[in-house]
Amino acid sequence: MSVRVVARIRPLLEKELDKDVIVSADRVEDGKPLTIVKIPNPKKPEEEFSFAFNSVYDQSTTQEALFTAEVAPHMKALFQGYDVTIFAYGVTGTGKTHTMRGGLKLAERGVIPRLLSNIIRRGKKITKDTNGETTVDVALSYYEIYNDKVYDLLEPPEKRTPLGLPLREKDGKTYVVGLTERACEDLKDFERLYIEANNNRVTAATKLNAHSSRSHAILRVKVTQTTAETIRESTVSAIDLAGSEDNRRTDNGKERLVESAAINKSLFVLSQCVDAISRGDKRIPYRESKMTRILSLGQNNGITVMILNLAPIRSYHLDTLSSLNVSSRAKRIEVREIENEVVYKQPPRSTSFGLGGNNVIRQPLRPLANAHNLHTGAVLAAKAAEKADKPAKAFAVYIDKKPAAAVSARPVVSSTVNAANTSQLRQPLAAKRIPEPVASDSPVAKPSKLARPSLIARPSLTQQPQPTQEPQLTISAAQIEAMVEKKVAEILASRAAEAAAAPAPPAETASESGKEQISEDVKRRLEALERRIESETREDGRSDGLRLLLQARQAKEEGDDEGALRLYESALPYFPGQVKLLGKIEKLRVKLGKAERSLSSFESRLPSPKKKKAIRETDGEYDGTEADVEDEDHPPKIKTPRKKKSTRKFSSEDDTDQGPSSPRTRQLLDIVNSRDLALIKGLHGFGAKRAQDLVDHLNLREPDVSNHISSLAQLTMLPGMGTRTVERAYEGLTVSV
Ligand SMILES: Nc1ncnc2c1ncn2[C@@H]1O[C@H](COP(=O)(O)OP(=O)(O)OP(=O)(O)O)[C@@H](O)[C@H]1O
Repeated sequence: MSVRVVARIRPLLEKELDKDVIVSADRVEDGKPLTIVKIPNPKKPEEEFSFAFNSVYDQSTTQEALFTAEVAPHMKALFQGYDVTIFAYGVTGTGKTHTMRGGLKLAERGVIPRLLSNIIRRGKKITKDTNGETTVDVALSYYEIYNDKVYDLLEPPEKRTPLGLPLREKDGKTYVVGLTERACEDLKDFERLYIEANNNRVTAATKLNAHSSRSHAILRVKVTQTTAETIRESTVSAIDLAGSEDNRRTDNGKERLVESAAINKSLFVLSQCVDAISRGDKRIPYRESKMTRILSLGQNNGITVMILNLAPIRSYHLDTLSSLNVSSRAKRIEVREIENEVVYKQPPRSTSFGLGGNNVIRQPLRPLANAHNLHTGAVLAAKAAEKADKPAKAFAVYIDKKPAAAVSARPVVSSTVNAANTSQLRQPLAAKRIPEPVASDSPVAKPSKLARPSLIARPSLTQQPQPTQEPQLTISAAQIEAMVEKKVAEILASRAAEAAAAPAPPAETASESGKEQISEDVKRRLEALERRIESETREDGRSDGLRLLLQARQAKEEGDDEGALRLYESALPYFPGQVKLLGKIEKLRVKLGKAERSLSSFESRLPSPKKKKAIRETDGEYDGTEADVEDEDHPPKIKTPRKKKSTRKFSSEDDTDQGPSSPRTRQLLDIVNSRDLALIKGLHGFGAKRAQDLVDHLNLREPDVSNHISSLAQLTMLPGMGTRTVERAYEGLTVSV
């Protein structure tokens, strides 16, 4: 299905004036529902941009109307086993929290309390209608992502560890490891938990909005339907994203700057994911922030509703245009829904593809989850054709000044492209839904036409009347296996055909090809890494090892060296001979006075001078993250000529491994590591392009602490940097120190 993207324009607040209203909702023609958002061109106010959405809700829309139109229709699918994600996106102060959480009064309650109420009511009805044969359990998890770290909101803040909770991928889904789950039997339970959790949420006043929430908050509701023979699980996630904001306008202090950088970065990655998916890119950079990993836009297989919140007034003009632009592109995202399979309490017999050894039977999610990636060739071709007709535009919009026919042309073109992509590229797959036309006829979300529910035998039930509407067939495990194999073969064949049919890349200029080369290398590296992590999370032993490493690192952060040593040693059998790990154990033993061998004897055991050098060069943290997994087999390459060129210049004061760095060095590195374009652009000698290139490069690295730039020497080695540039930026900071 396509991600359903709707826009909601909030009403004016107390101090806002009618004369400042610049955003309005419109329809393609009289009698049609609102599907267009209009906003003037900031450079030519007489001209208006129009953005098309699946639906648009104007200032008068009530909380109930929004819920009934956009969320309630997906509740049936949730109970059929589909995962549902609803998230609010928009600038600070545009009404995301109001939409998701709402007020205390009944009429002001937002999507989340209404959702819970609906689920609990529906669950009770199912139990009643089946005379108690089906029980429905509802459990809540609630967590936030603050400064790119995940914290459990159902636990008191003092229980937080500095690194937060780790994420894992399993069966094509991202999980937060160690998240608390609380049973929720009725609305009272929910309200108690929700209020308690919201008190834990990190909020801080900023000049822009005194109640601005500085973290992304994710409520996950797990619905488990249990019969005598089966268990079916599905989840709905309701996400209130933190708002993006302009640091110059908010007069942010240092702490706020770090928060803003983390928020802006994750929202930037989100927009990059949206772009990559709508372009049909093979690589979606969703791993580059925790928020996008959790959101798994384009990776998850359920139903996604994106609510774009908009403020109607002029002071938000550019921010509004920017979020309109991202969201209207998100509409092109195509994902195939896959419902979560029922789990047999007693399987007919074991199958070779059962995962986890606990009788779980799931569809092979991975290939299907990436079904949208099959678009690449045709999407690019369609885009190229589109480009040939039109000059490039800053915004994917159409302008109202054009005659009526032209006004409606753009959305039609856009939906035709989608439909063409779908039909051309998805033929090998099972029946899919052609995306709705951009200007939908109905303001109400049609419950998407779901991929055919899979029909799985419930042996002891086959002779009984089925409680659900779907027919049930009897299929043996061998038949299921054969079907799965056939489907995978079809997908692989279609991918191969797609690759063969892909048009040859256009000729490049020398500099473009250099840049392409870099990004290709990075892409290859990331893809290899992703593959490894996926396979590793499947290897139970190995992921246990990684978990131990992570715990060890947390213990170390908390100053528990004894515990850290014990955990590192426990991890050693999973990574025998791992040089970096041995190094850590050795260092801790020395520190704790337990060393049988000194560090030098450890160094003498290093397999090669190259690895020896690698240990000194890395920041020494083997924390089980992707970077470390990669490092294990591929120790960092030492680029001798570059190193020589740069370290000499800055080695006296900035090498964090060898001694403390100067305040000026720290200031420069903080700015670089913030990945904040505005801050980096402000560095002496950094033009807009150099700053953008640097941010792009940094964003291609994992947002992990170990990937921070820790020295000026390291900074000089980044593409496009060089000693002279770093020197100028460094010197330019003199006055501010
Ligand atoms: N539809 C609405 N009806 C009435 N008031 C609204 C509506 N939407 C937003 N508001 C009001 O606007 C203000 C800002 O809204 P809100 O706090 O939800 O913004 P936000 O986007 O969540 O901001 P942040 O990103 O800082 O969390 C609040 O006072 C809220 O009550």
